[in-house]
Amino acid sequence: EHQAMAHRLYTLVFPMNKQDGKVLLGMKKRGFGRDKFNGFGGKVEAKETIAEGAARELAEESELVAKSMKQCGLLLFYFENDPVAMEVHVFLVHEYEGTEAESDEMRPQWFDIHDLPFKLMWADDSLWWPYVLKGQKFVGQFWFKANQATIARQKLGAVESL
Ligand SMILES: Cc1cc(-c2ccco2)c2oc(N)nc2c1
Repeated sequence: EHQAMAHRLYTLVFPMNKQDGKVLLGMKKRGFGRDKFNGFGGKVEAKETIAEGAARELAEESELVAKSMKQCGLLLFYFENDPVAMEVHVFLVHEYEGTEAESDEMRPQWFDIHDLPFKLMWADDSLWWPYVLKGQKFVGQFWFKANQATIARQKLGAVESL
C-alpha cells in the first residue's frame, strides 16, 4: 500500500485580461523560484481558505484586488530527497481592481497568452498552460530532480471538476 506523502498547500494566481488576450506574470526577485516568471501566490495560512490565501497573496505581491477567481488546476510537485510535496492550487482572475505594481518579491509584466516566456518559467508550465488556453481544468503531478529544473516523471491530464 502507498504511504501518503506530507504536502504543503500553495496558491498560484494568474490575472487574465481577456479582451487584450494577456496574462499578468511576476518575475520573482528573491527566494524560491527566483529569476522565473510565475503566477502570484504562496503558502496558505492556517486561518484562511485556499481561495482567501490566493487573493491575499495576489494583493500582497501585485497590488491587484481579485473580485472573482476560478480554480483552473491542481499541481503536485515532488522533489528528490524531500519528503514534503507541494500541493499548488492554480487560479485565474478575470475581474480585479487596481493597477499592478512591483513589490520587493515580484516584478509584474503582462504577456500575450499565446506567447508566454516559457524559457523563463518553471519547466512544467509549458506542459499545462495549453489546458488553460483551452479552458480545460487539469491535474498535474511532476517529479523534479534535485536541481529543481529537470522533470524526471510526470502525470498530467484534463479533469471535469476539481
Ligand atoms: C517545483 C515548482 C514549484 C512552483 C511553485 C512555487 C510556489 C508556487 O508554485 C511552481 O510554479 C510553477 N508554475 N511551476 C512550479 C514548480
